[in-house]
Amino acid sequence: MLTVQEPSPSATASTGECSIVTRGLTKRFRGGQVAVNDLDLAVPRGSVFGFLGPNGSGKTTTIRMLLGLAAPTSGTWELLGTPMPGGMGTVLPRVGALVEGPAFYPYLSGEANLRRYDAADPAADPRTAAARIGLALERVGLAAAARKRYRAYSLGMRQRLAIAGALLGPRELLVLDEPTNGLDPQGTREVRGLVKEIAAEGTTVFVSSHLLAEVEHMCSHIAVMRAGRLVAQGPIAGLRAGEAVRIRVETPDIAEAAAVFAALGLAQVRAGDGEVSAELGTDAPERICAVLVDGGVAVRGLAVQRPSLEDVFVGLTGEGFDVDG
Ligand SMILES: Nc1ncnc2c1ncn2[C@@H]1O[C@H](COP(=O)(O)OP(=O)(O)OP(=O)(O)O)[C@@H](O)[C@H]1O
Repeated sequence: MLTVQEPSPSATASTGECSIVTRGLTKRFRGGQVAVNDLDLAVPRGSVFGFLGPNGSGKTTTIRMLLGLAAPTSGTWELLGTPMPGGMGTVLPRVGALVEGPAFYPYLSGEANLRRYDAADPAADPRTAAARIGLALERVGLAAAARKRYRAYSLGMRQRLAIAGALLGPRELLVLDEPTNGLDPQGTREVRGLVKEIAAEGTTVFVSSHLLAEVEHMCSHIAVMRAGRLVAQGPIAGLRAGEAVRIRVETPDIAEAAAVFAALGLAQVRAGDGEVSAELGTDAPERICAVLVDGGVAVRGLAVQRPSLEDVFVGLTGEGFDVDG
């Protein structure tokens, strides 16, 4: 398992500065299947933490254990610095969660749906319900559409309402299980933007996804699961740092370009169909371009590529990120 240290002082974060910590968390189902295997997570306070893995890799099972919805077979965990499950009663009111989204009534407005949802929470004071609901709707950008019927909501609005349900009350930690699953691109953008806003207000967000690209755009940190085991965890920037930036030239003169790259001492030269790429190293791209042109290489295009999370994942596991598990 690859663990990346934070580059900043916050990196040396002790577990007391984490919103979620698990140690050896394991879930073996009755049939013998180990869905989560010896999981050590450390989710820094204030992070947007992407919990990534293909379908069936153990994300939902982990989230259900964290929230006390499923009992671990072994291991321990803490939420907001408090050992669980003993601290559930005091900690869970400070944690918002969206797991297998709430069922809303199509013929009721968003606001009326939230009222029903809020009323089902025995810990919620009915006298302050209106203020709580108003604030939650405002936070997810649905104040103007509060009186609209749920069935008239777009997919993105529906999911934002579900998140509003998780935000009824001040939350220090928000846990979202695949919040963009089944959304159209517009809805996905809305939810992504909302997650960033919630995080900017200081709430730690733990969000699971099977989509690498999505997490890349939303999260400061990630953990990658594969078949119940953690294969990597750390700040995204730190994970990326392990992968080299590459320079890629589009040209019909493949052999010549590859020879120039080799002569410049660039590592990992790869010649493909109409293009040659290599690790950029410390050379300036403009200098490499000048040497290519001087060497008679017809440069049709030149690009410097930062490694994507997909590259990092391939580098870590030696295989692609298969969303179908
Ligand atoms: N109640 C259960 N009994 C037996 N096996 C289960 C149960 N719940 C989940 N599993 C199995 O545990 C493994 C992990 O499932 P889990 O739902 O946690 O994965 P996931 O990463 O959340 O995937 P998805 O994105 O598809 O929900 C899967 O192989 C699943 O079939």
